[in-house]
Amino acid sequence: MMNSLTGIPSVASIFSAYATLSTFITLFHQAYIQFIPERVRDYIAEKLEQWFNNSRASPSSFTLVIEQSDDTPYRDNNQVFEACERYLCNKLISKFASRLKVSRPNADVSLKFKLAQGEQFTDTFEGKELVWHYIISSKENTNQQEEKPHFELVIEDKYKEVLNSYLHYILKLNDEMQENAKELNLHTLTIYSDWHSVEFKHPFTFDSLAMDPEVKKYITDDLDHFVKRKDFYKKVGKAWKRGYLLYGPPGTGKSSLIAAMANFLKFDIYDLQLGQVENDAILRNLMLRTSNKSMLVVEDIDCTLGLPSCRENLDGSSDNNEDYVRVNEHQTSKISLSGLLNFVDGLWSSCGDERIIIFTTNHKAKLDPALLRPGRMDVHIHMSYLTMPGFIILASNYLEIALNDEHPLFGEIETLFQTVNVTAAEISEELLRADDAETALRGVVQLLKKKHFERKESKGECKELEVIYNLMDT
Ligand SMILES: Nc1ncnc2c1ncn2[C@@H]1O[C@H](COP(=O)(O)OP(=O)(O)OP(=O)(O)O)[C@@H](O)[C@H]1O
Repeated sequence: MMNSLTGIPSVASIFSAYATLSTFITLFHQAYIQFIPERVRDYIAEKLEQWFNNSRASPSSFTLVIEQSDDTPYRDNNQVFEACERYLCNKLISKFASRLKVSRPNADVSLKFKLAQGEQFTDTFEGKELVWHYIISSKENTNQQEEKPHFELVIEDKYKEVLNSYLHYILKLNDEMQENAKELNLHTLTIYSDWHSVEFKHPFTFDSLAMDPEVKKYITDDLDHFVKRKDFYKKVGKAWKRGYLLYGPPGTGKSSLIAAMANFLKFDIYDLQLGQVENDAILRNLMLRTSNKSMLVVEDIDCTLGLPSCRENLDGSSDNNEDYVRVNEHQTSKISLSGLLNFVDGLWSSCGDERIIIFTTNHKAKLDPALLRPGRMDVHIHMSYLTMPGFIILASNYLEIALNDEHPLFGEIETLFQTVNVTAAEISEELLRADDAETALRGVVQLLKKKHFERKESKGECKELEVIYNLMDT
């Protein structure tokens, strides 16, 4: 009813009109669902969506639709969509669009930025402008409302040939980002002869490794060369694998080098403790379940295959030192070295790609000649006692003495290095004892002097050790 004085409809008449309209809409919606077949409804929805989308793009533009999942019943994820999502997330942090969504999927991951629904972001590639839209359309699927997120990438029609290289550029960036973010795993054996994986977070890199810089460069170049030679290995008909033998006294950094190599290549490590493997059949099964881009490590190969060498010192004398006596009778493996090597060279390496196998030993001279045969272990690396260049790396890592700084005690330390054999492990332990560089370096001098006199005494050159120690302390 109209107010006769003002000509404005009364509140009651507005409510009545609203009630009539909503009843009509409800009836219309029910009739639409009941009488119009689902396929026809989908067609109408699609046409309407196209009409709205066209209003986003001008007549002279071209639109590429990138859906989150494909239309197969399995709804496989579209990798292009995922790559674009990651690409935009990185771009959006530095170049904000007008409205963004932010989330953090888990505690370790940094913030993840996304375009909010309906928002747009303009990017430039090869001088051409490309506009991204993030849209969530919904579709009724077996009585459930299903959301279909997708990107629409709009570019001027005359530049559309740039889209191919733009998408390839995004996919390549995405591969690199995923490679960098890859988590490494350390796989060890369970008592049931199965692999158990934990995240490998060893911080060791080639920078932390006290080693002759030339040898370090040789190793990193060799690894780089290896991973780039897929086609070469295919061409010459060889399995894409590389074997390293690391040998040297305990505490010289063999395990540390393995960690540095894994971090450098971003390869998982499989730590194969042969002493725990019952027989060849189990070994083969375990090896076949290692993944590509991985390193298979067999430490102390001489000991785990039951050779007597592990019970002896490098000079041949017997020793009860824990470092040297690695196995007891129960741990001696029932696996033969030839069985292991034949499998490594044969079936295992032809079943996967980019495999590195590393054997370590404290006694190279006592290894089975089969292991040292040419072509078996491609690279032999001698991990030796610490030298002055290696010590400078340790001093820089532990005491933050710059690599080109000369501490007054370095001269004395260098002279002592020429008279004694000391491992990086021994020096690292000493450097950890004090917080300040001066005290730590004095500790190193003491340690080296002590070793020096002990060596002299063992040769019968020095009888009065205790007196000398007392003199050293003053
Ligand atoms: N070359 C090195 N550079 C830096 N640190 C080292 C080096 N060698 C040993 N260390 C330190 O000593 C510790 C023990 O060394 P590591 O286990 O790598 O020696 P190893 O040669 O594998 O000994 P083993 O033969 O007993 O297994 C390491 O955790 C590291 O802190």
